Amino acid sequence: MPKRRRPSSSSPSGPNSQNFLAEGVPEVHQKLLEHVLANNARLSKVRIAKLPHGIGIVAAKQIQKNEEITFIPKSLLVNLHDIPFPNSSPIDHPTKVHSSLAAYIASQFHKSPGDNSGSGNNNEPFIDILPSLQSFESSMPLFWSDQVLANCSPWVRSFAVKQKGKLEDDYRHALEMHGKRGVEFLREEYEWAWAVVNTRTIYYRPKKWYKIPAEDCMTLCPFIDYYNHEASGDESCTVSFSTDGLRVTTQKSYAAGEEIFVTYGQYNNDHLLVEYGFTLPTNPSDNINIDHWVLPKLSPRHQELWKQLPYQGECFLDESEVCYRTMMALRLAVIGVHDLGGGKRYGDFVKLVEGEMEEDEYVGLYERDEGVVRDMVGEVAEAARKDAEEGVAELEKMWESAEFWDQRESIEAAIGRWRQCLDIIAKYKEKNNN
Ligand SMILES: C[S@@+](CC[C@H](N)C(=O)[O-])C[C@H]1O[C@@H](n2cnc3c(N)ncnc32)[C@H](O)[C@@H]1O
Repeated sequence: MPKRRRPSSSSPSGPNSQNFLAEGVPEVHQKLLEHVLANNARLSKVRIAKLPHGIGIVAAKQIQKNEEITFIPKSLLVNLHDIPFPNSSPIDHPTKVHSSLAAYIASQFHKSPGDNSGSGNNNEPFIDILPSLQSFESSMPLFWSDQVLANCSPWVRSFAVKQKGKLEDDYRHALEMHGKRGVEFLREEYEWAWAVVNTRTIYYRPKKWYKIPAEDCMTLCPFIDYYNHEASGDESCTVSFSTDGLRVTTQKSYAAGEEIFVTYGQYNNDHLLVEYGFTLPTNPSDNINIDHWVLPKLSPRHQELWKQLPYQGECFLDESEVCYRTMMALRLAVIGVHDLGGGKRYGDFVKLVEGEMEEDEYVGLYERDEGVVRDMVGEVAEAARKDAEEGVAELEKMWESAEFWDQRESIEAAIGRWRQCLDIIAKYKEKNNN
């Protein structure tokens, strides 16, 4: 059964929502504040603020380490257990949580679309504070045109294409599961809601969800979804859940006015761009996926063997080095086709893979091949650099062209990401003299 929520009106004796709003924040956020405060949320020493990168949370006064600064009770969470929606329980449909949650948000919006200005009277006040579809369209590669994506990095392009496919599947599922049962939403509303779920859900696994796969354990959480991301997980606030709700706790002290962050995970900027529609100017976890330039160095036979090795996953280059997986792929690539599958040369490689030979010993034995591997790493970095330069040049031409004026924001974001990649490659090359 859906939880009963108290109507959103501020109580004269309760906390004053104005205290939790910094100057210049649009009024629509006050309604959300009133709603959460009227429903037993605890907010301590925090304010919603308008920041250069959107809405976020700042310290209203000095805050100490290990303080609870936000608690949102379970009754305010928006997830498939608690919404008044037919056939939506993740227990019944464990793999389609994203799809059904998006259908719910879209249907709520559909009841009273408005313009996200707070004029809507749908029954989820948090819907009115959500970013517009237009802001998702310019920031999330999933919505970028094929021409822009064609000039993005191969990883961004392929991940965005995968997301388009998932959105399509989820939309079909939502129509089948909910649309046919009278739940109403338009395609455009569904796309917006899908992006909302993608960028704002939080991991949530209460006891009764024990059968649900971890990747499907998600909830929307009014107010906590105002917190922006920072990379340094050790210092950013923790978000924890219990049977009674979700809470945010500090891990360091804050001065008044300072922005308070949580961390969405240790992601590189490609991942942040595709999943959340932004990149960090400084990101210690940043690197470039270089599969596109590494894997063609392996012949079809090498690739067959590569797939059997315990190095599945992706190859990366950061400011200092390429990952061990890249080294192993290229070490395999330099073994002649005739030596593959048996004999001492391949046997030693397998020993290295299985940890029966130290890397130093292997490098000593196959010094000449290691030289070739190093050259190949240099070629990979150079090929990535050239593609990045070409991508930037093409995108800059598009930016100038009247044909793409309505896509300038996405073009700028794509150029920005390529420039970060060029910076990483330049630093890598300088450190490694290649
Ligand atoms: C959970 S919401 C955070 C609140 C959001 N800023 C807002 O205006 O409602 C996640 C979204 O905030 C933005 N965001 C989060 N962290 C950011 C950061 N460090 N820099 C820029 N944008 C960020 C991205 O658009 C992301 O998809």
